[in-house]
Amino acid sequence: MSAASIIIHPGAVIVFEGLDQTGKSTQLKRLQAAVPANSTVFAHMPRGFTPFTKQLYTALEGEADTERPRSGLAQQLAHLACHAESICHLVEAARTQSLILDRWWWSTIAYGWYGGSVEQSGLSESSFRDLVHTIWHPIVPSIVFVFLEPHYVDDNNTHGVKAGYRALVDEHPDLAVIVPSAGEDATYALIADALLAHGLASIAVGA
Ligand SMILES: Cc1cn([C@H]2C[C@H](O)[C@@H](COP(=O)(O)O)O2)c(=O)[nH]c1=O
Repeated sequence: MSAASIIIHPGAVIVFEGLDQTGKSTQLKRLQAAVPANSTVFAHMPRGFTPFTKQLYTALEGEADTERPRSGLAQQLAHLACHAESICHLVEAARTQSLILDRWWWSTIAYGWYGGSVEQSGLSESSFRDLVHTIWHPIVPSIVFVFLEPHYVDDNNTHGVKAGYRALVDEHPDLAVIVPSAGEDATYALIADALLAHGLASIAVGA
């Protein structure tokens, strides 16, 4: 398929989720290059859209340990603050264009709950999930691509987080497409084929 060859249908909400260092960003860049400019909103959810959400991301990704929050609950609440701040923008994008999310609430549950740090704070799973659901319920995805095979070692990829993603996939078998370990081109072909097969995208005329 040549560059600028896919049209994502208006209203489609496509999510990329999974462990760190699994090739999500590479595939998102390829997809971005394949869709017409300004037809689809691409959102990296840890970063959001505004100076406030971008500052939150910078704070969470601080170079030194001392710059980052020590509390796992604080860390996830900061992520959720970014999500809450972004949700109107996401709803508008899904309503008027199409939307591709680089992470959404599965990251919060997988890293925060299944990673164990939120549970340590004493908050119950149901209260945490209620909060997450309250923020995210206006966004209904069409498909969630789940990347679970890291190419490099990353300390964030604990056993609990991976198990969490598997639990989320089991909870939502209708939405989740697990991306198998494969080369960059084969992975891109799998994603493009899944979008076409689910009726979420078409090949651009003349591509
Ligand atoms: C969106 C989100 C990301 N994360 C984690 C996943 C990654 O390890 C890290 C940064 O994400 P990134 O690799 O997409 O920049 O933040 C959470 O812990 N909770 C969340 O809600």
